[in-house]
Amino acid sequence: MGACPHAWQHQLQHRGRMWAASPAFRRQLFLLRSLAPTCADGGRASSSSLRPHAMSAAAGPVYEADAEAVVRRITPPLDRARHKGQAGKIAIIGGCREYTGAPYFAAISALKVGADLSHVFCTKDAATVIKSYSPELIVHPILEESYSVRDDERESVSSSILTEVIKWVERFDCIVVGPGLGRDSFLMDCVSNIMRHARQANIPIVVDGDGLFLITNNIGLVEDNSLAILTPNVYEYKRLVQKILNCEVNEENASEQLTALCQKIGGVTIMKKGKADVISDGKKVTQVSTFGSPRRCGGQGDILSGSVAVFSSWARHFLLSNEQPKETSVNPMVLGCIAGSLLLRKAAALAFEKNKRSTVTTDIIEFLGQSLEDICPAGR
Ligand SMILES: NC(=O)C1=CN([C@@H]2O[C@H](COP(=O)(O)OP(=O)(O)OC[C@H]3O[C@@H](n4cnc5c(N)ncnc54)[C@H](OP(=O)(O)O)[C@@H]3O)[C@@H](O)[C@H]2O)[C@@H](O)CC1
Ligand SMILES: Nc1ncnc2c1ncn2[C@@H]1O[C@H](COP(=O)(O)OP(=O)(O)OP(=O)(O)O)[C@@H](O)[C@H]1O
Ligand SMILES: [Mg+2]
Repeated sequence: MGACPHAWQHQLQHRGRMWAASPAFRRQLFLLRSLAPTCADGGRASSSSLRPHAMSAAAGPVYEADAEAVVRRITPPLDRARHKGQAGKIAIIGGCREYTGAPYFAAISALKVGADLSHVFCTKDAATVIKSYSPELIVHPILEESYSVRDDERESVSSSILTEVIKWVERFDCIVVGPGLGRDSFLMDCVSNIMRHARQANIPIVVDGDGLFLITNNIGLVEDNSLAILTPNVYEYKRLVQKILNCEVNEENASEQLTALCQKIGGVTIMKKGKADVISDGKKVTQVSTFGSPRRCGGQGDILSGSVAVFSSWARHFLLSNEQPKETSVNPMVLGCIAGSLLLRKAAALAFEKNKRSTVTTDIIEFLGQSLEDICPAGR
């Protein structure tokens, strides 16, 4: 993607009348416009009235995405000819003795957004608990923490975990690594192997929560992987910046710093969560700042990671089936982040309207369906 979305549109227009007249061109142009900067009143900015949002006075331009248009465009129609699995097969790698809520939130959100199948790979301790939350989830109790493995068994247990996961990995459209994973050293080693395998198999990956702790200390796991999305919260972002850029977070230069972080890691897309969710793939910075809810209950980031996994898969399928000229290529990972962020925010707003101060994560999940329906009706 270039620095100015209007430049992409001009490039597209110069490709000649044949291409410009084709349906593929019109779909592509629509997507590019979805990413164009908008006026403060929500209208389309003309080149003379370009008013990009700024993170701060000194920061570079941050373009507000036309997130509703992105959601509408990448969400596949409910076609009667489609079979189970075509709308998405998602896996969450997470869930340990302490945390069972986070992987559940991510996995159930993937289903509620519209994926057909949602798997959870977790420790044995967590599996029964997660299964009892929902019969919709397919739960694999295969991970182990150090306390349950003797030192002399580590190698064999590690390789049998990998063998078990490999049976499944290539079937998934996207894997989310980290919600409720914990930070046990043996578990982290096993998950590193899983991530390496997923990468060899070209499976997109969303890294969140403790997955970010893992990659911050082993950046090679995601380096130069254009199919990787990192979704750090404020604290996780701080750790990444300190470790990778060797400095402190600089709010005065927030967008430049985010761009530099993406470039240093190479190829990845980062969505920095906060008051606005700010997204970059190292080329351009986009944000979603639609107001969600003033409640900051834990688990909203988990909803987001599951939703982003589904939307980025849909965006990939959409772009693959609508051939685009190389110079105008749109990053499906960025589109997935934009769509996931908007949907979470809309659902959080509806849940807060109903539940006010008692709003919790499960209330927000209940509104994912209505939020998507409001933007993109199932019968369209
Ligand atoms: N129901 C469940 O099962 C849920 C489980 N979850 C799972 O928990 C695991 C750990 O995730 P995490 O986010 O708590 O870990 P991490 O970022 O290391 O925070 C550690 C310390 O950092 C601080 N801190 C955090 N955020 C900050 C901020 N925005 N701004 C400033 N400071 C901030 C904060 O310090 P404090 O405020 O307590 O002093 C905190 O002590 C992970 O697997 C995740 O998926 C969650 O998904 C929730 C629902
Ligand atoms: N200050 C804020 N104002 C408005 N919305 C926010 C704010 N901070 C976060 N959010 C929203 O909450 C979502 C989750 O971000 P958050 O920083 O809570 O993630 P997290 O800490 O990883 O959550 P989790 O508790 O699931 O681990 C973001 O996508 C964003 O939409
Ligand atoms: Mg989190």
